[in-house]
Amino acid sequence: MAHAQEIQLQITGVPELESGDKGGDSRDGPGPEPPTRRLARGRGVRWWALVAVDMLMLLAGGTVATLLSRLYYNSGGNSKWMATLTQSGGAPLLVIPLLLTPPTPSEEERRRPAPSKLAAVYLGIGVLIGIDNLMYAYALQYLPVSTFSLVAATQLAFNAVTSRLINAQRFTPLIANSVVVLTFAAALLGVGASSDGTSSGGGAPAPPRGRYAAGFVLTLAASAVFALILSLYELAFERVVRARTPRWVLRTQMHTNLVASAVAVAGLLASGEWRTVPGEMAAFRDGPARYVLTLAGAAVSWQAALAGQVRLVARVSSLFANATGAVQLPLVPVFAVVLFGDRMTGVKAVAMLMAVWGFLSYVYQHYLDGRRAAAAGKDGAECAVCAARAASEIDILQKI
Ligand SMILES: Nc1nc2[nH]cnc2c(=O)[nH]1
Repeated sequence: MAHAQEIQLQITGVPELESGDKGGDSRDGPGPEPPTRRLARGRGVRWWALVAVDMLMLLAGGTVATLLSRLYYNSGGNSKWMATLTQSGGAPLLVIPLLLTPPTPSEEERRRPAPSKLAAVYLGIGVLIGIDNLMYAYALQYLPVSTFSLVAATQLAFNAVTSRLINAQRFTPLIANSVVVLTFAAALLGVGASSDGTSSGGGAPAPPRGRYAAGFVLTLAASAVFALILSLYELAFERVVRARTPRWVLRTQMHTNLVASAVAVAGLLASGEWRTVPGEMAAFRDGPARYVLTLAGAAVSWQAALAGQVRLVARVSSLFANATGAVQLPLVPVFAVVLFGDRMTGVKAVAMLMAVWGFLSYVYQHYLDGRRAAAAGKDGAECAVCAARAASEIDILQKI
């Protein structure tokens, strides 16, 4: 019984999680909503539709951003710090959706996180994003598309570790299957590419051998750091921000990316690369206007992708957000077939099918979690992981 009381305390102690899409649930009352009522709120068709929109943003935005970043290099761009800045530089644009998203009075006014804690979160995650973006910028230039996908797929395995350690992610056979199949899908793509011979994209010169090793190590490091970033976002929503409303998610994304942009601007100035920008622009393959459009398009796409991904972290989990991102890895080479003239191979098609299968395995787990919660009359909270966690804790309580 002591054990039951301990679990009860844990359930009550789950921080309040809100989505802003309340489906008519009034939250204007004074105190925090009891966990049981929170669990009773719907996670139905609307929830899945919102998740689908976030996934689409991540997949479309991420694919376009990666291809535009590669186009930048293929068309004569060479500044790593400029490519780094592009990944976070669209952050000020987030002011627009932030202004267009109405605040939900109860959550906005009641529980503002301590400014010092928020600043620490923004600074810490922002600097990590800046470092990750620099490594990603090198990796995108130094490795062919397919090899890049192969190494970047380790991100999911790294995230499996960080989400277990930092976010207490529950592992089920379906989730483990998803992580393994998605990793294999991207790995297959990378291995298959060695016999493909068309993996650099756009007829760009193959990277020198020394750069290959550097690209490999940097992609691996970036994958580990990005996995950590996603887990830290999830931790921040749960422990510091203590809200998952659209406005708080946008704010967190914007501030962390502004910090990352400051890191990139500092790097651009300190390295002296800023002096090469005018020459690079003038010599760009299709002229200065294309240079600006390529980088601006990449900046917007990176933020659109990140918006989808951070919302998925808030709505579902960091591992789910990462699994969705992994689906993009086999997508990029397929688009490279169309845009850069890479060859379409059977291996690429199989890798894509495996990626879709692995991802569906993950989605199915969430579907089962939802059904389990609904069957118990406790259809989940907006944070699916919290709902599943709380539902299983309630299961345990009922058994005791
Ligand atoms: N390492 C890494 N950096 C990113 N920046 C934006 N997306 C990603 C990603 O998937 N991995």
